[in-house]
Amino acid sequence: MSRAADRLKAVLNHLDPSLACVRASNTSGQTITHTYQPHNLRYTNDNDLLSLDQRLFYEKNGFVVIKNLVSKEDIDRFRGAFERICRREVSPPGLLVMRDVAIANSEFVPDQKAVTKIQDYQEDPELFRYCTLPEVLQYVECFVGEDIMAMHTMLINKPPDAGKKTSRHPLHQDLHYFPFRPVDKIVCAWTAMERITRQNGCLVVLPGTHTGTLKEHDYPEWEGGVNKMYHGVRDFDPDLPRVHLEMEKGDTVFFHPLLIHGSGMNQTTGFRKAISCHYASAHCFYIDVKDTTQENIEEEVRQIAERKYGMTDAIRFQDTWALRGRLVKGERVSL
Ligand SMILES: CC(C)CC(=O)SCCNC(=O)CCNC(=O)[C@H](O)C(C)(C)COP(=O)(O)OP(=O)(O)OC[C@H]1O[C@@H](n2cnc3c(N)ncnc32)[C@H](O)[C@@H]1OP(=O)(O)O
Ligand SMILES: Nc1ncnc2c1ncn2[C@@H]1O[C@H](COP(=O)(O)OP(=O)(O)OP(=O)(O)O)[C@@H](O)[C@H]1O
Ligand SMILES: O=C(O)CCC(=O)C(=O)O
Ligand SMILES: [Fe+2]
Ligand SMILES: [Mg+2]
Repeated sequence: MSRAADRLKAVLNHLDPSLACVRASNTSGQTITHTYQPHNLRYTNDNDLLSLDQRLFYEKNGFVVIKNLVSKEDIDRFRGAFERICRREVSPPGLLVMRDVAIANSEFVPDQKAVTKIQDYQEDPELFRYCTLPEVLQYVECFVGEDIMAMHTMLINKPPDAGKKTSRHPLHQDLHYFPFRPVDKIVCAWTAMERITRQNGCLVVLPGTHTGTLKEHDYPEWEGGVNKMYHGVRDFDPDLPRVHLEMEKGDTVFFHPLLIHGSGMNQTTGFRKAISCHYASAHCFYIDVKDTTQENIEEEVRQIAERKYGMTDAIRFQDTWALRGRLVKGERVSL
């Protein structure tokens, strides 16, 4: 048994003797170890990396920030790869480029800087290196286990707000977008590519909301406009405590797909950059979202796929995920 598990056992023994690990010798002297499954640690696995405090923090809050996890050199390489995409020197298959709605709908001819977000960079080897970094994957394993799929990839380049607050990202749960389960075997890694503060629109989280259920999402009623597919939780409790996650270049937050989060307006003149990947256990399975609150996002994805790729009804919501998902560790099972 690992050191972290021993400490954990000690703590839990103290709290509740019924949760003790059973490790004993039988009459022939063989050691019998019963799998240790503390009932009140639901969201994290023990792999000797997260400290007990970090595990308990994630269990309670639904996120954990690891300082200085990704090197400055790697981040500079991701920045270079992003700039090459913006300059159209490379065009990875499947990549989706989104411009801010305030710019897309104006007469202004957008230059490369108008890119708000790129999604699905799995075919760009340089950017996809992010999803395979061992320092990131070892943490991912603490949440989803050994067989790991990179399911959704993004680089977010939050622009200076054009004056209509369209650079905001409404409060939402990422699970709204995902037709796979179980929910606890999905985690997002989000790395700051520079210093990110309240001023340039850091992540805002509602701690503990990961213990709730998936809520209904829709476009918020914002006067200045809302970016395509930026759905927000329809009724969230405005009195719930909010935590602003200010982060340094290379700091990485891991968070649960039910955690309610968003990001504020970028009030600076610079583009605020972060790179992220949603990972899931390769043992997850697809679900049919028909007759669930996720039907509205499924329909939007269908319309975009139809317009962009001429896709028909033959291609299901879950197929769009199976095509983009990439194995990054272990064995590809059911996703
Ligand atoms: C967990 C994770 C998934 C959470 C999230 O990331 S939530 C946000 C996800 N957002 C998305 O996936 C949006 C993906 N973006 C896209 O598919 C594209 O960028 C589009 C919005 C369809 C625009 O495609 P594009 O090829 O640039 O097409 P066009 O420039 O010809 O514009 C076509 C029509 O779309 C409009 N448009 C462009 N950008 C945006 C925008 N940011 N927000 C809202 N509407 C927009 C544009 O005005 C045009 O409208 P019409 O002239 O057809 O009425
Ligand atoms: N009506 C709303 N519906 C959904 N999300 C919202 C709504 N209003 C604000 N948000 C989101 O809530 C989050 C927190 O907003 P809040 O105003 O607390 O902080 P901020 O704007 O990020 O920072 P600051 O208050 O320092 O300007 C942001 O992600 C914002 O996009
Ligand atoms: O980087 C951000 O502003 C947050 C983006 C986000 O939460 C998302 O795209 O799901
Ligand atoms: Fe999100
Ligand atoms: Mg605000």
